[in-house]
Amino acid sequence: MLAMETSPITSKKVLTLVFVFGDFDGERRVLLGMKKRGFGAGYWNGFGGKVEKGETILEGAVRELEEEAGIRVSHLERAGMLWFHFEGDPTGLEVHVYRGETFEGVVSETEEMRPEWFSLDKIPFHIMWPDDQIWWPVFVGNKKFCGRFRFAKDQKEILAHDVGIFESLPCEMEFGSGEWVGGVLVER
Ligand SMILES: COc1nc(N)nc2c1ncn2[C@H]1C[C@H](O)[C@@H](COP(=O)(O)OP(=O)(O)OP(=O)(O)O)O1
Repeated sequence: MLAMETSPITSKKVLTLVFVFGDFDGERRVLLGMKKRGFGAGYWNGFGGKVEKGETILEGAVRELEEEAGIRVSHLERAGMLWFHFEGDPTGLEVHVYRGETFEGVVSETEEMRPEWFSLDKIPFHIMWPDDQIWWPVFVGNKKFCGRFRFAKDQKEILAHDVGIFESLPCEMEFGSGEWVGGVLVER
């Protein structure tokens, strides 16, 4: 059993994270954004944020992508779920990860993000959240995944983590539990 919880989690925030992929003369690329302010500033990441009252998680994902990158997707595929816990912070993060392919509009820099297309063999993991390189290979392999990460207070060191491949989402899981509940765990 993985010791995922050493300081208690009493609430959670639900967030979205969207990665848009595209083909450029046969080269597969992904759109990342340099976060310019707030949580995760200075990191490249997908686009997303908090789900607002009255909207579904998918609606939140579509809205955040438009707000942060100026583009509108007609279809987003559910790709994974990530749980994050920072030592000493009672609020855990439940992040719903989506992938998109076709979009309308022009990719544009916004107040929050500076978007840029990256070739899949040049992902800047050294300037991304440290968890990304752990779940990314499963994600780009088109497998559905769930992962839990317990970070130190410095928000840099990963103290424990657990990533599984699932046949379906959502994978119901509690932050502190050692066992996955729901979904069908294929690999761990
Ligand atoms: C801790 O590890 C994380 N890794 C990755 N890859 N992404 C993460 C991690 N923790 C959070 N995120 C994602 C989830 C969201 O997409 C953003 C955070 O969103 P934010 O807090 O900026 O939400 P907004 O609603 O946009 O915030 P404002 O209040 O600034 O509008 O990072």
